[in-house]
Amino acid sequence: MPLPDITIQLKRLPHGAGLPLPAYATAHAAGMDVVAAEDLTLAPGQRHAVATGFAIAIPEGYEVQVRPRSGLALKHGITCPNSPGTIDADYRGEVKIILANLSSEPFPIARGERIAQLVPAIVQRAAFAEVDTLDETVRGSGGFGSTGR
Ligand SMILES: O=c1ccn([C@H]2C[C@H](O)[C@@H](COP(=O)(O)OP(=O)(O)OP(=O)(O)O)O2)c(=O)[nH]1
Ligand SMILES: [Mg+2]
Repeated sequence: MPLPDITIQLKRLPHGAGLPLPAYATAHAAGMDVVAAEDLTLAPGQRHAVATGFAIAIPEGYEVQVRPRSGLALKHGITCPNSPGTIDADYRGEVKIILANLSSEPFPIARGERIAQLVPAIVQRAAFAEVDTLDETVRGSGGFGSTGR
């Protein structure tokens, strides 16, 4: 059974007037598609923090992850270089979508176009307990391909 929806307060900013709110495109979509609040063209290799026109207050104990859209990534090389982006529960600034153009063609983005998706997630916080020795394991310090390709 799915967990019940959490409620995320959303404040529309002046330049977000008239834009659709982030929304699920299908019945069981994991991500809410979010649209650009500005027109721009991303040159090859360029990065830009794209305005969304809103700020949010996420309930304590949750975050919102910003993930790329696979169609934009596959067809146009448009991705989020910080993926998954992290929106903290205590952030009150404008949500921005960091996009990078990995292709060799300029990519125009129109205000209102869906550019990424937002996925709310439960946050597990932790504290470190500093110790002198760690327990031994079969893996030990092997990593970074130690088990082969
Ligand atoms: O794709 C993103 C990633 C982050 N943020 C905002 C919300 C987040 O809460 C804040 C800080 O993000 P992060 O912790 O990833 O960046 P930082 O470089 O560590 O900045 P800070 O020192 O402000 O935490 O920036 C966005 O709007 N979009
Ligand atoms: Mg940070």
